[in-house]
Parts: sequence; structure tokens; C-alpha cells
Amino acid sequence: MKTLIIGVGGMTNGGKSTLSMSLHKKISCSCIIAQDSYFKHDSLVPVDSNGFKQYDVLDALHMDNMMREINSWRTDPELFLRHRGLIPEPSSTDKKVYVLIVEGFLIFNHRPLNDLFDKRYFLEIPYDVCKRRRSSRVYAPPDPPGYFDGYVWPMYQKNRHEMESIVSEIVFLDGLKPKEELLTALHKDVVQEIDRLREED
Ligand SMILES: Nc1ncnc2c1ncn2[C@@H]1O[C@H](COP(=O)(O)OP(=O)(O)O)[C@@H](O)[C@H]1O
Ligand SMILES: O=C(O)c1ccc[n+]([C@@H]2O[C@H](COP(=O)([O-])O)[C@@H](O)[C@H]2O)c1
Repeated sequence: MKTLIIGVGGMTNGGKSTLSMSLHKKISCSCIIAQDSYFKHDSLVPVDSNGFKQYDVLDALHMDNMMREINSWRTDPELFLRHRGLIPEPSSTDKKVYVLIVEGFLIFNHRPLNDLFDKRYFLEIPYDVCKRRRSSRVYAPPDPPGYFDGYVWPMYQKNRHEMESIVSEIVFLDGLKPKEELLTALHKDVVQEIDRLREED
């Protein structure tokens, strides 16, 4: 049995969830683990000196739970899929490749997780597009006034700087490109990886 772990990282509202979901639909034996699902309860997230809730740090996430979920997939991907109703399709080849898509805004900043990726992608968009897309999204809790400029953007810059000091092998994707174009490019890349694994030994 072969496995492939793909990291779809990127800026907030860069298009990670959209691209990951579309990729998952095109790749059999794949599933998604999303970092957004592991945010701590608001009561556990402290505020910074400006009064902004510190959501854009690894400490705001239950990374231990996320790693447990990923390790459960690594232990037995087929069982993992079955438990989630994602039963692998019968395939003409017995050389199945199980693909885990991990998506999130801080996936490459957590070293134990970063170490697991076979391929890393990072969706980036300019400041104004990021701010506009973010303003039409409602988080729980919603962004307070001034949150983007006062907290989210400076934290993105800090986290990105940290990421670049940890990781070297990242494929940067232009999140301004049409969704279909991004999907076609990523899908081609992933299929190439799957074929390479199938051909091994
Ligand atoms: N390639 C794209 N071009 C234009 N809009 C996009 C693109 N990808 C995503 N979006 C839009 O941007 C917003 C954020 O997308 P989403 O996938 O939720 O981002 P993320 O998971 O990175 O926060 C959504 O409204 C989505 O429809
Ligand atoms: O999902 C939540 O519980 C949540 C609560 C408050 C804030 N967030 C925001 O979620 C952002 C990361 O998710 P995303 O999908 O925008 O990449 C991050 O910038 C946080 O500020 C997310």
C-alpha cells in the first residue's frame, strides 16, 4: 500500500478549502484534514496587547488533536476512509495510492506536521484581495473592526517569515488564477506523483 500526503497551505482566504475540496473530488482514495476544524474554543484564546484575540498562532489550535487524526490516517488509511463513509472505489489496479490532503493556514509552521508532507503548496494573494475576501467571510467569532489590518495581516507576515525559515520545498500558487486553472495544475502534479509511486518497485 502506498500513501501520499499533500499540504495545501496559504494565506487566509487564499482559496485553500476550495482547491482542496475540488482536488479531493477528482482523486479516488483521498480525504481532507482541515486545520480550521481544530481551533480552540474562544474562551481559551487570549488577547494581545491591542485587545485582539490571538487566533493566528499555532497555540490557538489543538494541533495535538490534528496530529492524532493524521496519524490515525497514516496507521490505516483504508479504515480511516471507511469510518468516514469514504469507501475506496473498486479499482482495476491493486496498486492503490491513498492520498491525504492537509489544508490550513499554518500547516507548514508546525514542524512535526511539516515533516510529513510529500508535496507542499502555498496559495498566495495580494493584500487588497485578501482583505476583500476576508471581509465577506464570517468567522465564529466574527472579525472585530480593525482586525485585518491590526492583527491578521501583521500575523500573516510574521508566520510567513517563520515558514520560509523552516521550509524550502514549497510550490507557490497564484490564488488570483481561476479556480479551474489552479485545480488543473495541482491535479496534474498529484496524478504525476501517484503514477510515480505506482511505478516504484
Ligand atoms: N481562485 C479563486 N478565484 C477567485 N475567488 C476564489 C478562488 N478560490 C477561492 N475563492 C473565493 O475566496 C473565498 C475564500 O476561499 P476559501 O477556499 O474558503 O479560502 P481559504 O480556505 O484559503 O480561507 C471564497 O469566497 C472562495 O469562493
Ligand atoms: O474557525 C474559527 O474558529 C476561527 C475563529 C476566529 C478566527 N478564525 C480565523 O481563521 C483564519 C484561518 O482560516 P482561513 O480559512 O481563513 O485560512 C485565521 O486568520 C483566524 O483569524 C477562525
